[in-house]
Amino acid sequence: MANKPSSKGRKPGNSTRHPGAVDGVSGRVGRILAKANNEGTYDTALEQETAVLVAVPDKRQPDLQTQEYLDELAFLAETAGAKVTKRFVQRLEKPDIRTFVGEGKLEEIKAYVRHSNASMVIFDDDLSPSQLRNLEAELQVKIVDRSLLIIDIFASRAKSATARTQVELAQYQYLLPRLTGLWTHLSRQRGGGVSQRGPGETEIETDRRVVRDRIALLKDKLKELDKQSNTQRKSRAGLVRVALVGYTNVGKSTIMNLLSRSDVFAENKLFATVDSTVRKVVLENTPFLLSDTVGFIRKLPTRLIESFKSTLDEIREADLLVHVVDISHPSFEDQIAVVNDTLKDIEAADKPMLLVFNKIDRYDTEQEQHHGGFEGMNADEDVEPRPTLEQLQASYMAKMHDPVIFISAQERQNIDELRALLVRHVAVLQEQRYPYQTFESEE
Ligand SMILES: Nc1nc2c(ncn2[C@@H]2O[C@H](COP(=O)(O)OP(=O)(O)OP(=O)(O)O)[C@@H](O)[C@H]2O)c(=O)[nH]1
Ligand SMILES: [Mg+2]
Repeated sequence: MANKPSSKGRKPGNSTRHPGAVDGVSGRVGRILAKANNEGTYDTALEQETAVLVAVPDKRQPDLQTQEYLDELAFLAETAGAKVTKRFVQRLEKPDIRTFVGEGKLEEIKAYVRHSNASMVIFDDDLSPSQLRNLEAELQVKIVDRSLLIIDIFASRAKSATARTQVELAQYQYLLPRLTGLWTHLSRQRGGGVSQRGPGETEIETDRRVVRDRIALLKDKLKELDKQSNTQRKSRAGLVRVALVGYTNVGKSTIMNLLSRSDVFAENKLFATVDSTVRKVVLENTPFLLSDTVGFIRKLPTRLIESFKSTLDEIREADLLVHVVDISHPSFEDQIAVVNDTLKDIEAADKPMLLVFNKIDRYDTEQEQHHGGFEGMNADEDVEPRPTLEQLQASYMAKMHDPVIFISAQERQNIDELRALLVRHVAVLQEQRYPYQTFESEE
């Protein structure tokens, strides 16, 4: 992987304080969301811990795809600060209703966890509250599902008041249906034995009420913040708005920095950007607003999408989308589909779009290496040879409805063409939207 050691003053493992923790409940929130510390806040989760990954693909999913999905999960775990030591895969028609994996596989995982002292088990799907509870009882380590892992990364990245409030909302929404499991966990810790119902429905009800109140409060706060940013947006009226969208880690922030000469945090980790940034850019006397937005990912938790409404408004309100694709990624076509589906979900799919295939410098020369397979993987599975970049360009140019361009943001290849393409499209939109405006005074 091309690595950009760009820390920009950001220390790894900065501890994230829980914004506005609710006394009493917050400690318990902390337990399921991350490591609680003594102050009733909690540290960025999963730091320097070792993790075991578990995936339950259906029987039709090719091994190679399973491996790519696990690579992504491992990348997420590493981004959160955990070291992955083992991967377990079990093919099932559908996950076990009680423990997600079958009995035999669970025993295998249990043996490994004991033997290796792994500190958590990460599942590539979301677990139901009862699966979470059962797995925790069986494996006796922290159980993390995909949503929690992503929310956790967001929590460590969010900087602005809006992003932090959005993350907190997502955390509480994740927690609400899982309070029962949490309580059972606590009762076991107190030596009360594992009872199916936990320490008492009244206590759970009280906690649920506190969490619900907190959710309502956070929603109000977001509305208030939204009003403020609406006022801000009005002051930027009259300019065409362009949003960079795409899968996580494809190079959106790098392109933002190139085009706006700004200094947005970009690095080879998932979800480097959680806050959206808007910059006024002037290219060839054509001014427009460019925003860098949070990346999308496969199985992005719906709750997170809902909580991130204000951030996603930046995309919804754009006049033009610049969809950035990492062409060097083995699953880039899947990623395009995930982004298009997510755009549909947030009702932003029918906007004019430019497709920017980025990282052409890494295509061909540096094929994605798989970091680790899993037991039972079919190593001989046929892999189609990848087309050359020229073939790929020709076929995409022909088949896409939207204008397409191939660049390397890192190596500055085709950036002038990208600028020219943008200017052309922005000028047309400017004419449509604000026909009477001139920008002679723009530098
Ligand atoms: N080889 C290569 N690497 C690139 C290129 N463009 C960006 N990168 C690297 O890809 C990684 C991700 O870049 P970002 O700009 O942070 O990506 P992003 O889409 O903003 O990612 P998120 O904010 O996490 O969604 C960084 O390590 C960049 O240096 C490119 O053209 N070629
Ligand atoms: Mg970014």
